[in-house]
Amino acid sequence: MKATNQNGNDLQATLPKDLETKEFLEKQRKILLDLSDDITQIRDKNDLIVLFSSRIKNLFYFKHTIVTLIDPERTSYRPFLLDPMSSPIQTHPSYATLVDSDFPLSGDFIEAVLDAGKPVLYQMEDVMDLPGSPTFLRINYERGIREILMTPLKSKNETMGFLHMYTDRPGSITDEFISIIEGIAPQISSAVTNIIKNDEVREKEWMNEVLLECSIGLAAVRTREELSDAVHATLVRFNLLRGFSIRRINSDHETMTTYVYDLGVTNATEAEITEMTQGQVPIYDGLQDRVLDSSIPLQVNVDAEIRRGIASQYLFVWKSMGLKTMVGIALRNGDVTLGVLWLGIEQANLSLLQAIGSQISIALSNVLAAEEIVEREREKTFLLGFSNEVARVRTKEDLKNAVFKVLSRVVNVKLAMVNLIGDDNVTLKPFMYDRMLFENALEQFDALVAASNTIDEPIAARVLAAEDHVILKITEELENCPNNPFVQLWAQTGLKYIFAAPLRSAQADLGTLWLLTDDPKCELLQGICSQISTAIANIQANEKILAYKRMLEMENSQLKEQIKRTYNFNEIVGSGPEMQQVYDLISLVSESNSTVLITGETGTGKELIARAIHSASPRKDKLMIKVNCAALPANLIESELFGHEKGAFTGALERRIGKFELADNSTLFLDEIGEMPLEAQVKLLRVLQEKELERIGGKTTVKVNVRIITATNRDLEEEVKAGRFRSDLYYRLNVFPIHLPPLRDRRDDIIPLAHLFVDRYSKATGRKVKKISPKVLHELTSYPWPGNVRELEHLMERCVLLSTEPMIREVYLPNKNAGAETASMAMLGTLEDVERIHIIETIKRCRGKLAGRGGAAEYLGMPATTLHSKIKKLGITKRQYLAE
Ligand SMILES: Nc1ncnc2c1ncn2[C@@H]1O[C@H](COP(=O)(O)OP(=O)(O)OP(=O)(O)O)[C@@H](O)[C@H]1O
Repeated sequence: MKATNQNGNDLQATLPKDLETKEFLEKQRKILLDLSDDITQIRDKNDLIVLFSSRIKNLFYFKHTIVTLIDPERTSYRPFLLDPMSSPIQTHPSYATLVDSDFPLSGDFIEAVLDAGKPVLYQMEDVMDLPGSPTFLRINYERGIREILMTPLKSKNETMGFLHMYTDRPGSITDEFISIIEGIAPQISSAVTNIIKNDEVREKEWMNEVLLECSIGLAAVRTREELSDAVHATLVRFNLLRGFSIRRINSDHETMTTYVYDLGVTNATEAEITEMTQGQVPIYDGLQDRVLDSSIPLQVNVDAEIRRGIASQYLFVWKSMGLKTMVGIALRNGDVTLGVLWLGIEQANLSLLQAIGSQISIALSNVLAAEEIVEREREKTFLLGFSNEVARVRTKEDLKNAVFKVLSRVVNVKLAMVNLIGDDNVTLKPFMYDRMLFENALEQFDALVAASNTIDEPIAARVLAAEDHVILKITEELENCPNNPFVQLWAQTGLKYIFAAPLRSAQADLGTLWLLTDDPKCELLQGICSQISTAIANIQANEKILAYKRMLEMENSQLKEQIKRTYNFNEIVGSGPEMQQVYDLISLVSESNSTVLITGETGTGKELIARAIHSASPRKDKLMIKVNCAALPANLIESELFGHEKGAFTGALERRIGKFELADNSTLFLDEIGEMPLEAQVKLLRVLQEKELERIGGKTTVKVNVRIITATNRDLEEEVKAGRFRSDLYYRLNVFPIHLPPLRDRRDDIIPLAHLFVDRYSKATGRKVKKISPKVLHELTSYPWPGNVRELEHLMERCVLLSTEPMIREVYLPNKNAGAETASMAMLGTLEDVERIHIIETIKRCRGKLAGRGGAAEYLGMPATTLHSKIKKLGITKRQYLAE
């Protein structure tokens, strides 16, 4: 196509005839000067409109003017300035679309203008239907426009846009008109450039103003809700609200979670929204990490990202929501990356977005800091509550309850296990755990709990070596030690981290704590861990105190027994050759550590001799510990001797220290050894051989240094032959035998012993009985004494009690006069005597308690008042029943 002027001449070659005339040039110069003056005044679009609508219109006729600008990519041009007053196309139905359209910078119509580099006049009919012609030509034509003068506007030798001048009167755009327009085109160009620059400055000023306004709002936010509102308001102010979300980086530094969002009107399903706003999205998915790495906002095309292979679910949700382009802005506070702001916008003013991003970063950082303060406060209160609870803990059971309670209140933290270091300082024993956490691998879990672990197990050793705690990422541990059974167990819980910490008290390792979590809140967990350490240390101290207490109680009872019997071995009576031999043996063996076996009939004084040996030995400063093997049920004898661990058998509620341990560095007197069950004999033999023992249910051995003295009234050799006593044990016990002869074989001792006992019981009961009649002495020496010294002792006690005068004149020996009724009657004594003895005995058994529950009156079946009057009537004194 060839552009022509109104006369149909070639534009390049055409010059008006009178153009060369002087007045014409003069006139033109004047017009140009006037217009140039006006143009230099132009500051904004309105000025330019006024220039066209009044100044130029006064000179020449035209209908309306438009200025279009070429886009930076130089592919299209779009309306920049419209003439609202006189434009006839304003009422056209396509006007709205037209003014917001981009017209391609190609096609004959526009290319001819570009090529000409100066005004080109077109007849509408010639150009409007040409291929590639812009739609505004036809629309103008439909509103009566017949000619268009297109003038290129240039800046730095490049066409920046076009001045369109339309007329509905053919021929009204004269050569003079064209010449003037050509003359003022450079000034109009610079006016347009100024306007653009001015607009830009104004836009920037406005932007800064709004940003400042928004920043005031954003700086004030302290809560998540306030942040959401402020971001919302900011985006509305800049007309950028098409849906946004702020994702916050989680403490695992691998995922992000939506913190605040507004999806606007969306067709996404409920499930999609929940997935996107509640779930965790990966940081390193090839998209979000790009945003975080970028120093400027990143505009992404959703489809293109999917095509690139980014498989993150949220991209598909965006797509299904109809979002085509998204802008991701990294939110940072200094060097700390906080998260990403995603905006669903098509066009991006990057510097504006960057400025908004910075403001939102500050706001987010403030909110997170405020949240952190609140969280710290909450944790403090929480820990305070826990520490109050821990202060009340006395037993391990209490602690278990407290720990489970506290952990149930910490979101997303599960107790895997608490292990305690055993007495051997090597084993790590499971103390408490949440078994149901491992419900998918219970068998494996139970096996691990049953097997004893040690402090050298690699992961446990790492934890014990740590200053405060270690956080292990389970997937990494699984890669590093795929065969570690603990790691395998943790992995099946689905939780991401194990927080493991040594439990310590005053630098001493007590055990290890293992917590499973997705979000290791170190400070809180460390706080809980310290509290548990304190509680465990308290419990252990408490247990030790209890054990000492029990030991002291036992020692106390032994001591009482010893005190009760002290006078016995000070006053061993017996001067005949039989007892002399015994004394010789005692002095021979006392100094040594040899095991002694004392034999003799019942009541011959075996225990008395055992105590005499102990008292003469280097161990005399410690208590001799006595165990009566006949007095204990077979099933308890082992525990009595060797002790047991807590839970070793039903009823073993506490750890108990056995008599062997109690007799460490002292003497253990095993009375009635012949009654010991065979099973216990085996254990006893082992302890005697190895000088160390194992508590029942215990896994460690305890070294003991104990001297053994045993006694029996049985013939052990016979017992061995009958298979009731182990021969190997017998030989071990029978190292140094001492035999005590029966009283009937040392009759010379009977009278001194009788006097000793009368004297002792008179003193004890406050009676004045001092002597024994010759008749009684005679009877005593002629009696066979099957119960030996003990029988004599008891008989003399009764005589003292029954005697009403200082001399014992009567003695009631069993079977002395068997069959003789009078004697047996005499032996029983008067009814009063019997009553007195019965009452005294009963009160003794009730440990002196007369009235009330378990008091003597209750057992005697009489009111306490009756008992009191009887005591008075029978002359019973306190000393009689409180003597022992
Ligand atoms: N030689 C003695 N001199 C003083 N008292 C003695 C003498 N022998 C025994 N006794 C006293 O006789 C009582 C019984 O003695 P002991 O309990 O020692 O006998 P035992 O042989 O151990 O008896 P059992 O076999 O029944 O255990 C004790 O009160 C003890 O003090």
